[in-house]
Amino acid sequence: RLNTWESLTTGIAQQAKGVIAPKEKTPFITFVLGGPGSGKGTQCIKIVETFGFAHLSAGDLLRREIASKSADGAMILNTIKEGKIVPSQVTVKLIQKEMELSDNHKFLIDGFPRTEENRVSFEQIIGVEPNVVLFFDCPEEEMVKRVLNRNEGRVDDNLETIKKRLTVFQALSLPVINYYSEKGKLYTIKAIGTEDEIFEQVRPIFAAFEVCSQTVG
Ligand SMILES: Nc1ncnc2c1ncn2[C@@H]1O[C@H](COP(=O)(O)OP(=O)(O)O)[C@@H](O)[C@H]1O
Ligand SMILES: Nc1ccn([C@@H]2O[C@H](COP(=O)(O)OP(=O)(O)O)[C@@H](O)[C@H]2O)c(=O)n1
Ligand SMILES: [Mg+2]
Repeated sequence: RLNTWESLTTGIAQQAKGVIAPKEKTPFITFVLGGPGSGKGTQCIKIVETFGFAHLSAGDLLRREIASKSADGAMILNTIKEGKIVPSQVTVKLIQKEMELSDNHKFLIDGFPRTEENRVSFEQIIGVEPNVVLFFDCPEEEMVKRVLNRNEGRVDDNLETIKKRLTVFQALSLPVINYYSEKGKLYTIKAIGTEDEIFEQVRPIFAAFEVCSQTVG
């Protein structure tokens, strides 16, 4: 009888462990950086399809906060209209919640970190560093053209806000990109050409990591 009970409770414990288990796997984190309209979101969709990542877009999470009429919604809307950067703790909390809810361990964090403050805040709150940092390097005139044609009804897709976002990108985001370049984690993609041509630069980066994880087991 005791044995039966023991095996039963062990079974339950193992089942419970199975539910929690995905979180025990070390997360594999990719930051996806690049100016407005450089094609981050578009390429993330392809990476998800091919390599099975969870896609967390910082901009989408912030827009969802606005839509949900949360306490921070009005502040976030004003910040986005101005092309400025939302305080890091707000954005990191939203990313953290999504990571905890996900049963995936491979994350594409799109449009983050956009400032040194964003970067340090993630390190402090989440306590992990990215494995890979992708930089979609695109000429400004191409980015402006794409954003003005985006047609998603975004409040920041107008010439006035785009100019501000490009200034913020140069002043605040490029230092983050340089930081990861010095750390040897940066993969720069030439973000002109067709979506498929650009993905052919992205694919080998993740394919190499897939081979690595198979070797390690
Ligand atoms: N390689 C490409 N060539 C032309 N247009 C593109 C390309 N990749 C994306 N786009 C378009 O440009 C716009 C911006 O792309 P998006 O993926 O939203 O960029 P980001 O997330 O970096 O702002 C979208 O309308 C998208 O369909
Ligand atoms: N880490 C982030 C990401 C976005 N944002 C805000 O959200 C806006 C839109 O970000 P996004 O990533 O959706 O924009 P795209 O680069 O995709 O065009 C930014 O211009 C910022 O105002 C932010 O404050 N902090
Ligand atoms: Mg985007």
